[in-house]
Amino acid sequence: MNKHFLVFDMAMFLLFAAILASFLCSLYFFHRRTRCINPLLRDYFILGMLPPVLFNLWRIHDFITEILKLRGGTGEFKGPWFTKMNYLITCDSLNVQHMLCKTKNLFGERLGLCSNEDGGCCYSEEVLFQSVGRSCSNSNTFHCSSHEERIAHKTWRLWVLQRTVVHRNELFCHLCSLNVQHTLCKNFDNYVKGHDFRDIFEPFGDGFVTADYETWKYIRTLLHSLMKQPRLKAFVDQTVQKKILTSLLPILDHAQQLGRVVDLQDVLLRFTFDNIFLTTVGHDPKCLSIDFPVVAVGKAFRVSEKSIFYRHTVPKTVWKFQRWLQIGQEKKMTEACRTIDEFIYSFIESKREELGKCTEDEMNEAPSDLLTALMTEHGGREHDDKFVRDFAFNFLVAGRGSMASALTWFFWLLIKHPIVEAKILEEIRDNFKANEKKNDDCGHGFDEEYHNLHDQEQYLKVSGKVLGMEEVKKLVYLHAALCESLRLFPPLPIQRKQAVKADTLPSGHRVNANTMIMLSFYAMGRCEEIWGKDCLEFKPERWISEKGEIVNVASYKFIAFNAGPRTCLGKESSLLQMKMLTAAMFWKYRFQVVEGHVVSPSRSFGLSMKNGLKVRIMKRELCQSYNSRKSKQRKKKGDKNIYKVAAAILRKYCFKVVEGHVATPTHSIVLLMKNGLKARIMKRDV
Ligand code: HEM
Repeated sequence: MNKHFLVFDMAMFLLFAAILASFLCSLYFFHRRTRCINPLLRDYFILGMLPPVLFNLWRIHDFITEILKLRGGTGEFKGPWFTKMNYLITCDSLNVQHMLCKTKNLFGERLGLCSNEDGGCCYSEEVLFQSVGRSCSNSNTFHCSSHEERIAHKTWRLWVLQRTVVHRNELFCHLCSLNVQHTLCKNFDNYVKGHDFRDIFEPFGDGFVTADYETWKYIRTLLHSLMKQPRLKAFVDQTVQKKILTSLLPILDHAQQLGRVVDLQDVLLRFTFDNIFLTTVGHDPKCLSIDFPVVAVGKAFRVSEKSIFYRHTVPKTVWKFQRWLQIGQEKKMTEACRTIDEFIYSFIESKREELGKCTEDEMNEAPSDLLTALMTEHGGREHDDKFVRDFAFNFLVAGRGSMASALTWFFWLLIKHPIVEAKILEEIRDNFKANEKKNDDCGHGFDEEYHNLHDQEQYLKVSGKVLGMEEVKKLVYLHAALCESLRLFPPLPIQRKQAVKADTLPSGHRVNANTMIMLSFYAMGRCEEIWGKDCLEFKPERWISEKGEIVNVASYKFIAFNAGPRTCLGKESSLLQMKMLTAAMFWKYRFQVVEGHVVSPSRSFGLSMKNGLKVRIMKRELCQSYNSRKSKQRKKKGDKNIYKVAAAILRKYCFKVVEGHVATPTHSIVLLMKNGLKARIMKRDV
């Protein structure tokens, strides 16, 4: 009898516990749902919004772009329960400007009152006041005293009501009090990398990637002064030219002669790796060699990047526990960091030794890599080894993957768009013509020299090795094509920020202190509001003004290099380097993606290609006819004749292109039609 009672009691207790647990779960579920005002996805029981993300992980950036478009550019993601994997995700350019820049023009621009400038400081109360018919003599505050101002207020209010999803009143109150300066400025300081970011990006130490506040300001100022040194710029220019000529072109030549399939992404990664190492520590790890060696430190960098991505996909407690036990990806991370540290510290030691023996004058003439420049600053005594290690590590990562990734996507787009490729070649050729003219003027007879060589590589060598940084500055169309590629495929597709204090974004979304925010740079590059209806098309022309100059797009819209005070410091240099590389490679070779090769983004923090970019390499046919002075003269005479002949033919005949005939351009320097132009000829009646 007692036993029966015990079983009954147990059953009742379990039933009660189950009811209580399900009640608490429902309560929590309900609470989560009510707190999530702008969900991006359906919030599942316990799993949160994770299931659809896992389902679409293979196309995660496109998936985020699609859902952000559906939700008006901003929304909340809630991870599984109690994992703290909650984010506000946005691709709204005004939100991005609000967070990244010391911005002032948030509202004015939407009202069409401000011009579209970069990085803050273009909001002008003056413009606002003038637009309502009163010129502004002072002031940051805005009182509703006159009729015109009340009209302006009304416009603001209308816009705010249209735009704001939540907290309308609060935002409107901000505007009503209109202490504009206070509300809209200095947001940059409110959105930091934060301690969670530093935890995940632990191998970066206290470098510029993870630093905030004063530490970041100090490193940024230091980096800025080092990177703008003419010595370093000249060193980078020479290093890239030499590396292209002595490693890259011979390796491509070798692969072309053997008819080998080459993974262009791998080649570019190796190139940028050697290049950034040379720039940073003055040593060439020779990753880009004919036998494609496995270089331990290169592998270690790849592993550490993979591990950082892994830390983004699991709750903090899980990877921390794994790290404590030293198992799985965390074990690999520890080993990789050890390899990298040994490598960097050995350089620091040998550099300190070398520099210790140098006199002041010799120090000034020492090779101009970044580490030497840093260590010779104030006699090099200011920074300890840990500081130099973090500095070097951050710089190596910042300059390595991003350029290789940008170039891989760019080359793939060029292969897919032969007309753009042909235009780039045409521009390079025109640039050579400019060289030719310059040489003619000096009386060097360079033109003749070229025609004796009959070989492009020789031509490149004679005309100043490969094109240098100064020369590629002239290539406007190539610049436009690169920007267009970076818009569609930003090497860093996501940026992470953490709010320090509560705030309201221009989109009206409320941000609490410590809210994690993801800025989707990838989605921003494909945003119709910024780029128009044809935002998914690869159109370099959108970057070129009627005057033939590059259109200046605000960096909080063209976001690949980040915006505001944390804008990429390597932007200008990396664009020039990429132009040098593209000019050298595409001038000499054409590339064909291997049949059946699938191009898709990898699951990593940077936007690389999952399967690489497998191509066959072919030598480009040389077209000389344009370059000779004689042919130029012939061409001038010919031009007049051509019009006469064309007019005579068209007067007599009309032409109809054969049905199904495909008109595609050739892969040669001159834009011809690959399949010719097949047409039926009819006599004109008149
Ligand atoms: C296509 C090439 C590149 C792209 C798309 C790119 C993009 C970016 C982005 C998005 C950031 C912001 C990162 C963050 O705050 O989390 C950044 C920062 C930075 N980049 Fe680049 N980068 C490129 C190449 C380079 C190169 C070659 C160098 C150096 C030689 C470089 C040096 C830096 C530095 C020093 C920062 C830190 C700025 C700061 O936090 O104050 N970048 N870059």
